[in-house]
Amino acid sequence: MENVREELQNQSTPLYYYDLPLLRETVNVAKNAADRYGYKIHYAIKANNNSRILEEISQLGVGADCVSGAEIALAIEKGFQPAEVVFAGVGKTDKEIQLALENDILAFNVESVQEIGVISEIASSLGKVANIALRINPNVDAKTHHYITTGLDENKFGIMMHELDTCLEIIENHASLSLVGLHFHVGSQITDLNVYKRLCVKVNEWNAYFYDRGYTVPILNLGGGLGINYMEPDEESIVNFSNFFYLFHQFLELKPGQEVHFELGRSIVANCGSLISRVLYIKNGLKKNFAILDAGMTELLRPALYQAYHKVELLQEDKQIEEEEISKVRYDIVGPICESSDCFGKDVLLPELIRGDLIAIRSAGAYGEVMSSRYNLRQPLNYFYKE
Ligand SMILES: Cc1ncc(COP(=O)(O)O)c(C=O)c1O
Ligand SMILES: N[C@@H](CCCC[NH3+])C(=O)O
Repeated sequence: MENVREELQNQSTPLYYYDLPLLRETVNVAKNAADRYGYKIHYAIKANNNSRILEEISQLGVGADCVSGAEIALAIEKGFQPAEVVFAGVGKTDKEIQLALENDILAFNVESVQEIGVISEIASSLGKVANIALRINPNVDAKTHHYITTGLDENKFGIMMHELDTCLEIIENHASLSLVGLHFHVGSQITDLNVYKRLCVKVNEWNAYFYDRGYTVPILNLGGGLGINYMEPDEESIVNFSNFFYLFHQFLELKPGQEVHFELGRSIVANCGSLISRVLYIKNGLKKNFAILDAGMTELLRPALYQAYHKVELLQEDKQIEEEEISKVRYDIVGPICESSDCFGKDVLLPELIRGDLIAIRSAGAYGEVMSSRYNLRQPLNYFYKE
């Protein structure tokens, strides 16, 4: 966030700031690391569907992972190739399935036995063959926040193991279905790579299960979930994609001709975005000092919803001021929304703030803008793109 204070000074806040050079660099680093092993990345659009972001990413040689018909339509409009689009989600509607088939997407990541039947019916009515990947729930603990864990038996996602034989039976009996992949995703903001090691063990077992039954499934999709360093976004602005992909290279046992796909969201877009806000008021309470911002949980929901940490920084006027010369104060950083959970951080140590100061809430590029709302009839967001 160096040198941006000047540029942001006259902008209306709250605004989403996107560093497009950092985004491009992140995608290129990720893609080069994946290319080393011939792996393919699909960007998980749910993390950020801002048009500028999609236009940039779609030009850099990655596909798109979508979870709604609207995401599929937007991905294609913004330059992703339909043949590089995958479609996941436990509640795909008939209309969405039809749209996906009409666009000849790469694969449906199917999440229930019933869904397979519906896709088959719609595909045959359109005279199409639907490519499907079975999303298997591997029962691997992602060791992340329980709201963003997806791969446990108690989660709604994926097909349960005891239903796999039924799935295979349906696929064999329907010419409108083609089994192209196995899909796994265990959760998000995963920082312990051992979780992925355990996932590989399960994937190898399932891959062997299908192989032994005569199915050479061309695609293994390992999902996404790679976590970022929210504590120090400048020290690690791009996550270590090399280590991530190397782990799969070490532990995945591929069958001949199999491709490996990933669906990365957060690790691609989180650090290129910051929510920029102004201090409206400083309120010195009996026990607390409050810095009241013009941004709230309506612009960035993660702290209120998951107690998520985002680094809060003052965009300072004079970078030259020696650290020790600045008097620091602890503030609860809160927004204007009528909810007590509307808080970005408690007891955050910052240089003494005054009305009008610009604050950056960092690493807000993933699951920030997309989860914003109009609660309290908030006004549309503002944007600033570093080109
Ligand atoms: C099926 C699926 N794929 C990919 C992702 C992207 O995850 P992340 O943004 O953590 O990389 C998610 C979100 O958790 C998901 O549910
Ligand atoms: N929205 C979550 C991540 C969910 C990932 C999608 N399954 C977050 O902000 O961390």
